[in-house]
Amino acid sequence: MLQLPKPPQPQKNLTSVDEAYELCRQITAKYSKTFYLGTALMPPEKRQAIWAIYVWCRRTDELVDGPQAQFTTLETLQEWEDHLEMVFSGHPLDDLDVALVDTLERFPIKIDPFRDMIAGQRMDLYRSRYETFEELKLYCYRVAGTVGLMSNAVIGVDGDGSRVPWRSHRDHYIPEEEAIALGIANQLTNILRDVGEDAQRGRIYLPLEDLERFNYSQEDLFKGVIDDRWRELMRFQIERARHYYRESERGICHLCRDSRWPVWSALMLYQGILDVIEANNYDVFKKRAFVPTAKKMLYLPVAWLRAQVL
Ligand SMILES: CC(C)=CCC/C(C)=C/CC/C(C)=C/CC/C(C)=C/[C@@H]1[C@@H](COP(=O)(O)OP(=O)(O)O)[C@]1(C)CC/C=C(\C)CC/C=C(\C)CCC=C(C)C
Ligand SMILES: Nc1ncnc2c1ncn2[C@@H]1O[C@H](COP(=O)(O)OP(=O)(O)OP(=O)(O)O)[C@@H](O)[C@H]1O
Ligand SMILES: [Mn+2]
Repeated sequence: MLQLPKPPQPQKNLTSVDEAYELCRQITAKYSKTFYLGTALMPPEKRQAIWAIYVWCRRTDELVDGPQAQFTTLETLQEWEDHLEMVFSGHPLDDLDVALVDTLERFPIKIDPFRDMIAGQRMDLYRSRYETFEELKLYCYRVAGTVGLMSNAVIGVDGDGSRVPWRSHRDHYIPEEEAIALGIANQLTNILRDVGEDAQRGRIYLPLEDLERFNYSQEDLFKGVIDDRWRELMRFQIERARHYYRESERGICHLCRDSRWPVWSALMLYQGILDVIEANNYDVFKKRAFVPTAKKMLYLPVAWLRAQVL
């Protein structure tokens, strides 16, 4: 279903819009329990739009991360960008595009974050190391901060800005920095969870300057050494990710009310992975950190409360 892009050729006999959204729903549910749960809490039109965006992001990610990744070249990504241009000009090329084209007609979504995400995937083609956090941050913006910008255009901002009277009727602040911060926080979390998996593919996303700072070598990482140096290094990375979560939290009260609960939920659920990494004593080599479904459910009422009062 998530095959490599074909050269742009307008297709006939594409599926209906409803059927296309149903496909997107199924793919989102299959690939990400966290984000699917978040979208379940959204009003139907926004929820469907997020599924369509999710699927485009997932397809983009699969090009460099999926089973066909070895066949992906700069040319493949250029074809995918051409495909994107067709979609933005209102021409779906396959069934999944039908949903995205409909979403683009309903919401004021810009093409730039989509192009930026493809640029992020290009980085994955020729880079397997990041010297500094600044370099990693650019990668995180491209592959995940962009999701925040796409999502914001669907979620929309709240006219009042806040529940408290003295802050109401403020100008319609668009929390772009905060949306990007949530993407970066999620991506940093994802990187920490997947350290072992990435190492098996010869990839290190942790900034090398941080490895040096804690006197932990690349060889140690490939061997999966867990000692005090590693734990200190991981504590440092986790604190950095939490910093970005805190930054992003400030933006949520500016979002449209009907989507604050889903965003708080997605934020808390994904951040929960960091707590699990700690509980696993920073063993990200032999254990995959995940938040069990029952625990995910416990987060939801807390997220709801935060959406009401913060
Ligand atoms: C509830 C809601 C609105 C969710 C947005 C859902 C969405 C459109 C997600 C797209 C995710 C995606 C497939 C991105 C491609 C690149 C990638 C893989 C990024 C990583 C995601 C992790 O996904 P997963 O765990 O499935 O990855 P594995 O393959 O399993 O390893 C990322 C970590 C990035 C996801 C980034 C976001 C969801 C950004 C969220 C930001 C907002 C919703 C903005 C909210 C606004 C404010 C003001 C805070
Ligand atoms: N059909 C599939 N083909 C290939 N990979 C898949 C498929 N379905 C899920 N995956 C991947 O399998 C892994 C296992 O999923 P994971 O433990 O991350 O749970 P998840 O459903 O993605 O929940 P979360 O959103 O909390 O990460 C993920 O990396 C996911 O992207
Ligand atoms: Mn996942």
